[in-house]
Amino acid sequence: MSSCCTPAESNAAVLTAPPLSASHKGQIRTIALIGPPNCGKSTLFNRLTGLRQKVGNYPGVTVEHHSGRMKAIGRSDLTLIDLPGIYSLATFSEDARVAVDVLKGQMPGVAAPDAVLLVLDSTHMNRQLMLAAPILALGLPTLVILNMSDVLESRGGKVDVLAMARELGHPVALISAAKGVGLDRVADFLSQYGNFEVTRPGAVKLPVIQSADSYRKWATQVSSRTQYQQPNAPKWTRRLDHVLLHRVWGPLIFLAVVIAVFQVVFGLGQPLSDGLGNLLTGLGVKVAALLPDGWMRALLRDGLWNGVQSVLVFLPQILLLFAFIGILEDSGYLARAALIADRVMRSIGLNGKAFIPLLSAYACAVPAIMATRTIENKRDRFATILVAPFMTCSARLPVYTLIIAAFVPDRKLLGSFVGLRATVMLSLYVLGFLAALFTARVLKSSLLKASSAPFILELPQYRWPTLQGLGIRLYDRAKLFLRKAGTIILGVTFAVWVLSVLPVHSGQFSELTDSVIGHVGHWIEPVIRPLGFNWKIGIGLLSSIVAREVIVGTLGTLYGVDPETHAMGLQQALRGDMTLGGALALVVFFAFALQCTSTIIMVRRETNSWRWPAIQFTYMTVFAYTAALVTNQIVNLIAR
Ligand SMILES: Nc1nc2c(ncn2[C@@H]2O[C@H](COP(=O)(O)OP(=O)(O)OP(=O)(O)O)[C@@H](O)[C@H]2O)c(=O)[nH]1
Ligand SMILES: [Mg+2]
Repeated sequence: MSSCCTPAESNAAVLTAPPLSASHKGQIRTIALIGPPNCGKSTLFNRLTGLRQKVGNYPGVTVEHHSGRMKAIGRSDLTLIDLPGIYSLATFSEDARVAVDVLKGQMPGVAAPDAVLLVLDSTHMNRQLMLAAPILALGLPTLVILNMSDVLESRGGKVDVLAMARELGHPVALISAAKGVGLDRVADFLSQYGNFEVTRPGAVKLPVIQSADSYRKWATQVSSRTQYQQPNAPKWTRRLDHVLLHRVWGPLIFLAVVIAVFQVVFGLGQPLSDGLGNLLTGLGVKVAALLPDGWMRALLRDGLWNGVQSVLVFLPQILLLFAFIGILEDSGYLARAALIADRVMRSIGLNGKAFIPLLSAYACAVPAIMATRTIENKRDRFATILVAPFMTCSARLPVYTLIIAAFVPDRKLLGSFVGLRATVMLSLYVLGFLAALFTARVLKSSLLKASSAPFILELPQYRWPTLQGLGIRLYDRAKLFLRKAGTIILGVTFAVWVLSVLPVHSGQFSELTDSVIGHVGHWIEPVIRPLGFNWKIGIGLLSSIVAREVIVGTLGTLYGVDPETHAMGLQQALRGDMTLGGALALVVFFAFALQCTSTIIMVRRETNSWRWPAIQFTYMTVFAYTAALVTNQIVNLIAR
């Protein structure tokens, strides 16, 4: 190793790297996976542990620490911790703070790591190496992993791994986490340091001045001394960005993508959902015929099956929506969408970074609220947390679909390209988004006033989403949905059925209107009558505070128990029991109300106080009530 110093190396000094000696053998129990955002840490974590942490092609996918045993490589004795990406140890965002705290052993409840797997994207070594200096200076046994070897090689890039190991004084492995190439090097590192190219402790030049500038110079020197050749920039990433980020075409294409998603989710999803509904109803009838007539049959068919099945039929639409979100996230388009949205976000006092959690809130507000950890400014972060539940999450989909299919005619608009139903659905999504923008604007000019931060986001390269990756996402999502149907929805449905037949008078169940639930429903009816809701909808609203889609299960049970609507499908029963004004008011209510216990708990956790969730719940409920009231009155006036 050459000694210091040429003028260009003036801010580098000779430090002694931690000895890669046998003294570390047998001591390693906990290993931290650290690296810049989007370099493939979670992909590698999944490979080594056999678990399925979320992976996506944009910076900031992982915002929390996750541990797993390295079972997949036969090392169940070792714990691997996947961490959020960081650019340096000087952190400003909440997710980066988690990574640095775990790394330094300062995270309560997490063992301090004994070793580090430092993952760097080998296609951008100059920039990525800047993180190596502060990490290696920590003095922990470290394996430097140059990931994405498949891309490096296919695009004509190269790096001298041996020279890199000598330069860094630590073992280096060139791997492809996605393809599973080179993982044996990781296993070797864990079993024996001595197997690597660097077998003796060396004097390693690391910058002593801890500044971005000195790290940049150092990284450039290391790159050039290791004959690093940057791979050719992917031509089609540039060409695509030329169009997709165009000032005029960019937003128009984004809009077209969104409309196409709705058309497919509704146009293709509805027949699939109807088919599944017929199948489930048929199954219910067959099973019920096998049961003796009596309370057991009433409970299973009218109560549980009607309730759970009403929710289950929406599985196809939810999976289609998640397939689109998956393509958006895996292709790299999500980060572009954030850039396109930056102008709009700026006008409300936030920036494009807040758009990423807001987009992910289309799936579910809970992970979206966690994803706000990437926003450095605390006031911007809180504003984003408070408006995220306005974005239309997938739990609203069953409610919207049910009401739209029951009340909106299946007509074509704009030739045969867009349907009226898909347009109504899209309008509801837009309504939620506008409410989020409006509320953020109010918050940012009052309670959470702060000067706007600059928007910096590394644009990832475009990648083809893989079928396997999408398949895993959909499988996990379907499992979650079915589990929810089998637990929360089944539980609430059961409670609703029991309360709808009690009390028992001389061995006979009560009529629905005389039951406990009937009494509660009639008691709350005056409050919701102006919105066009009857007492059954009122009970649905109460039960859906647990989770939004529960209302569909509750209504399935209530209309199933009622002898008058017992034989009808839920859509038909609702058509006979609500006006158009009431139906539209119901979807508008759901667009704005915070009907989700998990979200409330998550807001409490992320803001560390009950004050914010209390303000949020009250504000959203009042907003929803007023908007539903206005909708019902206006539609009734027009329809008169
Ligand atoms: N071609 C290729 N793609 C990879 C490789 N490893 C990861 N990727 C892709 O890179 C993207 C980012 O992967 P993640 O594992 O989510 O990256 P991360 O470092 O955990 O990202 P953050 O959690 O956001 O910091 C995903 O689209 C992966 O499929 C690889 O070896 N080759
Ligand atoms: Mg990750």
